[in-house]
Amino acid sequence: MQVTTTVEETRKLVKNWKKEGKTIGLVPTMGFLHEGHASLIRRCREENDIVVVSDFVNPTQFGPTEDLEAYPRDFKRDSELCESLGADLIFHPEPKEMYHDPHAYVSIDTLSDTLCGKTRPIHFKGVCTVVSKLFNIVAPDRAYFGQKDAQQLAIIRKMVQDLNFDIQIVGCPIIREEDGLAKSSRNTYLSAEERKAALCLSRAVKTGQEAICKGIKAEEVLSKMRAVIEAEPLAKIDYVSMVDALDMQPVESVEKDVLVAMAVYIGKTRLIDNFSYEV
Ligand SMILES: Nc1ncnc2c1ncn2[C@@H]1O[C@H](COP(=O)(O)OP(=O)(O)OP(=O)(O)O)[C@@H](O)[C@H]1O
Ligand SMILES: CC(C)(CO)[C@@H](O)C(=O)[O-]
Ligand code: BAL
Repeated sequence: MQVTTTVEETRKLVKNWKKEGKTIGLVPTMGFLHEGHASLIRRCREENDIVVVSDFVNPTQFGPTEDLEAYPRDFKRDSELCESLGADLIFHPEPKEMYHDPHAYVSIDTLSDTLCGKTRPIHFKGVCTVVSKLFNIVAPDRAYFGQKDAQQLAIIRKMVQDLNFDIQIVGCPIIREEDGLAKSSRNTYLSAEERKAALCLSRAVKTGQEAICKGIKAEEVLSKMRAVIEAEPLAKIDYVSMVDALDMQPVESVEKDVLVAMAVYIGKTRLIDNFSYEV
């Protein structure tokens, strides 16, 4: 497995792989890898000749009061895991390799305004910008994203369609701990007591899945889910919402495919979870 830190050396490798007619799969990550990331890398390994993992804590997707500095990092452990999963390359640039001032940005309207975009107004502009850059640097045939970040996945699909990237976007299911908590790098922030409290997210998902059916009012499903979270003293709801699966706009009843998504503060840690319902 190779490690690159610059755009130039990454492009050189990509050029050679393309010359040899190899297909390239890309797994974008912010590092501190866990089983959720591993599931994306395994799928990428199965479907491509070359597997590239990017490991970059992208500063432009963090708001000024968010956890950019505190975000967990362990590149040695990440590279060992990637190697054991058969990755060919980790692209691990420094922020100064990726950004200079002033810089061009990519943003997607409407889909970025709801759910996480309400609380994190610059977040998806940063995500779209860095993912576009990674797509241009690595030129993958396929790129792999987790359903855990369901709004991100919908936005990337829209970006690829609207900006004519010739890349197949592969969505991968949410990987959970045995007790139901969705795996996330941010779980590491939780104290033992908070870790128990965090189970209210997956409990709310289960409650929502049991309540939802075609034609039901969104509020009936969402109020049951909110009650589960509100019963947990350490939890504070950021949002629990039902949106159209494609445009991420709120719906009042279940008539088309929907995404039911939530963000909840457990102490100071903001966690997300969701489920999709297909009509
Ligand atoms: N539990 C999971 N199941 C499936 N995919 C996941 C899971 N956790 C993360 N991913 C996916 O891995 C990719 C990289 O995510 P990222 O590096 O931000 O990890 P994360 O654990 O989601 O971190 P964070 O704590 O910031 O949410 C994204 O496409 C994300 O959706
Ligand atoms: C897609 C991504 C790697 C862009 O920084 C990030 O948002 C993430 O880890 O989900
Ligand atoms: N997985 C999304 C990365 C973030 O929260 O910034």
